[in-house]
Amino acid sequence: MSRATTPVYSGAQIRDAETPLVEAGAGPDMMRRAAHGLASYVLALLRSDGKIYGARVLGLIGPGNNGGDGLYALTALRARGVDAQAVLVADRAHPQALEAFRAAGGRVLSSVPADTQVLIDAVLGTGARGAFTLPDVPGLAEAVGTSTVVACDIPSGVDADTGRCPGEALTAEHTVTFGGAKLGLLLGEGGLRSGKIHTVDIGLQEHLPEPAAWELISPEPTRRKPRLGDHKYSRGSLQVVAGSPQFPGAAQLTVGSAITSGVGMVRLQADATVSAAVLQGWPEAVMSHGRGAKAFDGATAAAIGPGLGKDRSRLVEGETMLRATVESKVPCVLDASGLELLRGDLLTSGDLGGQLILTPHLGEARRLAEALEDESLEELLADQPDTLAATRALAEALGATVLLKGPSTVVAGPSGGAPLVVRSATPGLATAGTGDVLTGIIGALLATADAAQEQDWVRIAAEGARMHAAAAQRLDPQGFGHFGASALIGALRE
Ligand SMILES: NC(=O)C1=CN([C@@H]2O[C@H](COP(=O)(O)OP(=O)(O)OC[C@H]3O[C@@H](n4cnc5c(N)ncnc54)[C@H](O)[C@@H]3O)[C@@H](O)[C@H]2O)[C@@H](O)CC1
Ligand SMILES: [K+]
Repeated sequence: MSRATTPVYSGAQIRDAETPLVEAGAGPDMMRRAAHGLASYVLALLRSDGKIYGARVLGLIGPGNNGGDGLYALTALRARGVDAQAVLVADRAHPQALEAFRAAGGRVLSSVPADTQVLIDAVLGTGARGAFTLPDVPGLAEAVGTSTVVACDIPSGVDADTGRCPGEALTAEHTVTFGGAKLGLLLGEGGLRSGKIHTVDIGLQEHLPEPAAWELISPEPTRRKPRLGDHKYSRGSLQVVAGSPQFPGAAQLTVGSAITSGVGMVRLQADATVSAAVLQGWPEAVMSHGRGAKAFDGATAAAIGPGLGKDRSRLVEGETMLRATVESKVPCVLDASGLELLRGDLLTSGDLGGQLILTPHLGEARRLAEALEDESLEELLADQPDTLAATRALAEALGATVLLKGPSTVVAGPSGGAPLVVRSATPGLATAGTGDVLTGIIGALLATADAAQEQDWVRIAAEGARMHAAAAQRLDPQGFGHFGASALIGALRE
């Protein structure tokens, strides 16, 4: 993968990489490195907060090695003058780590002091199994609200492989994770509970397998810059089939975001009232009058679906265009009502092609799983979904690239390459019309890309999701959520 991405592993992959090292006697060394990394991040937090000496840190310590990491980190913090104490939440704790902590003058308390500045969650790590119940420790609930919670490896209660939380869980502002980022820190509920993720090298690198996924963290170059001598046709042409009398705004948002994302020409296929409304805001858009597949001539990509609603003639037009793109393998992004077009042979062919990018949210993905009558996929998408496995399964079933939207967006191609994850948890994005903006961005990227292989489509779709989230972040860095989808278009330029 490129430098814009970082590897993400399942908890099981990290444990498997650790096992031979532990058997060879490297366990204590890895634990020391982990604890040192955790203590360093806590020190940096305390430093930015004012002072280290005498600062109040409390470690919630569980029965296994995660608790051991926590105790060694508290020991290291004590050596720097931090007032670091522990609460043991189980009837046992890592014996050597507890001894070291006590030898450094650390005390085991029975409650969480009210003036705790940093609370280290070292209850459960990758060894967690099944539902977790928050320990009944006096002062804990209050401290969770008033102190900075730092998770050791993974917030307790979060499943390291899926991000599912089968019971209760702690929520951290920071997670210091060891050996490599875990899927559970990015996906599902876990993605909402892990805060800022810091990865500590504990010497596992050369023992790790191919990662289960990659996180896209910075701009992924998917196309060349415009050159001197380019003209509108050489810079790509996007055909948009969007909008209906009921939802004219969807066409405006899709066309506007495509134009702003940079493409030679955006042509809209819509009826007269929708076209007139779009031209008011986007005079550079070209209105395409043909209705059949011929209207598509010259387009280098298509964006189909936003705002077609239940309008019969618009849906027929969308289907004609969708079939034309699938047959000619022209890249296409399909969203919103466009996803309803995947019925009959379009649903069951299993070979729509990686150049077709579907962008469902969870509800739309569930409807596709129902239409496919795929019970195992429905199970993956139910209640607390396993978004990584579900995206892969949906991509494979349809033979297309799937981008599953959510607080962490997952993109997978049809033939099983490693998926990309974009952490897009920005509350302001949860409003009407933001999906139409994403469709326009991806449409523009597709129209201008030099893509040749399946993984390229995955990268393009993920880059679209990253640009979308980055625009929201620029517009609303504090996460107040007081902006609409049109404002997002104005914030697209990086
Ligand atoms: N294997 C190694 O050598 C290393 C492990 N490291 C740390 O070790 C952690 C994994 O340690 P462990 O395998 O000991 O596992 P954990 O420390 O995550 O937890 C295991 C213990 O928790 C109990 N438990 C599991 N699920 C529970 C639940 N739902 N409710 C209540 N109790 C539950 C188990 O009975 C077991 O005693 C990693 O997350 C990491 O922090 C690091 O120190 C690096 C090196
Ligand atoms: K933990």
